[in-house]
Amino acid sequence: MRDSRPPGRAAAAPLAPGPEFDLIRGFLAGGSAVRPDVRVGPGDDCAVVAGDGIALSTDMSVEGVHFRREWLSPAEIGWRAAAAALSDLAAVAARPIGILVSLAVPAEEADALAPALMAGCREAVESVGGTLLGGDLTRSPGPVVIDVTVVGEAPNPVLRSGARMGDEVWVTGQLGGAAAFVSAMLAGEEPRRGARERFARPLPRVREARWLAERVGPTAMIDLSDGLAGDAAHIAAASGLAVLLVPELLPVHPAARSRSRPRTVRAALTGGEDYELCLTAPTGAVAPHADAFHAAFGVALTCVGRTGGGDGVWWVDAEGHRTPMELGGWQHFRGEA
Ligand SMILES: Nc1ncnc2c1ncn2[C@@H]1O[C@H](COP(=O)(O)OP(=O)(O)OP(=O)(O)O)[C@@H](O)[C@H]1O
Ligand SMILES: Cc1ncc(C[n+]2csc(CCOP(=O)(O)O)c2C)c(N)n1
Ligand SMILES: [Mg+2]
Repeated sequence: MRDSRPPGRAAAAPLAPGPEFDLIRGFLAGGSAVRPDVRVGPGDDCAVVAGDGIALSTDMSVEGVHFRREWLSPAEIGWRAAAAALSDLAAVAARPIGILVSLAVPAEEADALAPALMAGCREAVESVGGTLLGGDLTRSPGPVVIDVTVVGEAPNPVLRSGARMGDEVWVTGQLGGAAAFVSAMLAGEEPRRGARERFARPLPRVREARWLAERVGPTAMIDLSDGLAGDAAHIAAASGLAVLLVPELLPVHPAARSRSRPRTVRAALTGGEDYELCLTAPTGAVAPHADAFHAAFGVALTCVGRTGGGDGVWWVDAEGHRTPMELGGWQHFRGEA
């Protein structure tokens, strides 16, 4: 939905099913009604508050959960944490204003580690036209933790809830590269070409999202942090429809390809952390812009399916027959997809 409705009670946050989202639904149940100038409350990629629309979101990166220090340099850890947070601004087509960064680092390493982590955060926010606005620094008894709050302008936020029946579903870029890096590292193997870059230096699609919002007018959008299987389910839940994906159409990153197509598709859909965009738009609205989009950003736009009646995410074949997808995205309290 391009213009936003009054958000109403947070308890209505229409997230997809799952234990992580059940917990979040619990946090949001029964609170006070939000102020009228809170245009979008919890439940979407960003909250949008005040005046012409200030978009806010926060995203935490925890050592051992989101990264291992032996996998990345401190500057890469900072970049990644900020890029993941900035990706939520992209998801609502906001223009970044800046970030606030809360850091927790072991005391004995603070002098070396904190500046390098912050240099990576700064580089990421400056790469999309924002600046560092502030933050917090504390000692950690163990893991490095980086919590990044993003602030942007979104006069016309594109929400998860605006998809309409019969819309096409499109994704930017290629899926599965970041997860291919994680799988290789966890298995003690050499990551395949390009996988490390996709994990260590994700590019938040901030400019791409605003370009799409201006030229194409997506009806709904989300960034792919948990994997398309899980994130498309949020569009389905928020928009009150089903997302129907065509497995042959999925743009899989070369590092995520294997001999078995079902395995390839599974890796690309459930691995997460690609920070690409998934958007819906009326039939025929995106295709005429795909070449110009590629010329502007060097990033593919691929139609991967459409919306239909019902709920959840399904596979669909050329005849329109549906099969339950039976794949989910990353969920913190289930271990993995
Ligand atoms: N502790 C919390 N208190 C209030 N709202 C929360 C809390 N945690 C999450 N939410 C809200 O729940 C929704 C879903 O959160 P989630 O962290 O899954 O966001 P996301 O953008 O989908 O994901 P990701 O963390 O994978 O980048 C968001 O609207 C978020 O603001
Ligand atoms: C060491 C290590 N093990 C596993 C993963 C995979 N992983 C962790 S969190 C997440 C989803 C996005 O997180 P969030 O929903 O918190 O934004 C994924 C796919 C990783 N990055 N590092
Ligand atoms: Mg998001």
